Amino acid sequence: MEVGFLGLGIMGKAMSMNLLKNGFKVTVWNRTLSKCDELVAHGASVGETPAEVVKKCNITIAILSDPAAALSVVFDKDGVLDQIGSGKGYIDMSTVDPETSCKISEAIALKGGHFLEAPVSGSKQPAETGQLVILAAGDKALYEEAVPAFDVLGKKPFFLGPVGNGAKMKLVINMIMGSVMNAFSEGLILAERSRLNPHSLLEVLDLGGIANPMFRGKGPEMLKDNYSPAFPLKHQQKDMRLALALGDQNAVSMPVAAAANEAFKKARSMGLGDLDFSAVFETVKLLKHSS
Ligand SMILES: NC(=O)C1=CN([C@@H]2O[C@H](COP(=O)(O)OP(=O)(O)OC[C@H]3O[C@@H](n4cnc5c(N)ncnc54)[C@H](OP(=O)(O)O)[C@@H]3O)[C@@H](O)[C@H]2O)C=CC1
Ligand SMILES: O=CC(=O)O
Repeated sequence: MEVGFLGLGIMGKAMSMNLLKNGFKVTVWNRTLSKCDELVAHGASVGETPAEVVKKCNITIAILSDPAAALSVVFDKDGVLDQIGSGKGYIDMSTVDPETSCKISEAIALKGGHFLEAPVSGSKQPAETGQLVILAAGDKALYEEAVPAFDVLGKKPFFLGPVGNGAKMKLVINMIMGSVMNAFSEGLILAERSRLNPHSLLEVLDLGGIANPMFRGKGPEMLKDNYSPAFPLKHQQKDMRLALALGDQNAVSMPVAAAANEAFKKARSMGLGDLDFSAVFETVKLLKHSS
């Protein structure tokens, strides 16, 4: 199977590499073209523009930073819309809001093409090991066609119905994740200030009812001030912002998520946006020092 792949950031690089390793023919494009080199060394071809990739491949996948990037790659000159049409599918796996997804879907449908949104739950390591959870919605026939690729990229694909539902599901999940990360950070500081060993806290948490891979994986690194990015904080803050907008549209009060969003914004203002989202821990430490 031949696929196009747009966006070779943390996620796109790992995902396109996985497709190559599993026998797919892959044509890649990235805004910063030099990031294609490593994929080429593993057998990928390169398209000079998104349009060139779509022209070559019947299915093109994208995973880009945010709504502005997702829209730009589709609507700008030499973008996806230039070449999409009958018999061609476009799958956007970026985390965006439902409105962005619907805008892209409508434009592609007007050209006779097929669209699926398919944001993913899971971070750098699940992307590398093909263990993502895929939250697809939109064109069911394109979903069925893409299942062999989804089976390589993830541990379970979900088909959630009309376009927008994948984006909404992803935003709900990441709203919970961002809120939990803030509570976790406060817990680590509370343990420390109460003269408990935070490593003991991690051990106890891991044996109880709220044990989870995020505490297990990130906790020890946070205690070493290691925020090497798996999921960049700027993207987590974008997800909180988009989830709060979804809450706004549906009149859902989310004071916990709103407070978590403020902490991520604070972290961005401290220049931590490109670090892992666990670096929000630094904002909690700051409060500790100022008291
Ligand atoms: N990292 C993670 O753990 C997860 C991330 N996600 C989501 O996946 C998406 C990608 O995340 P991730 O790979 O971590 O992000 P990165 O920041 O590592 O990569 C972002 C990608 O988007 C491209 N890009 C940014 N702006 C534009 C633009 N205006 N036009 C064209 N391309 C652009 C970048 O190109 P360039 O190289 O030129 O900058 C790069 O390829 C995000 O929506 C994120 O929320 C979802 C699940 C997990
Ligand atoms: O969006 C991030 C993730 O870990 O999932």
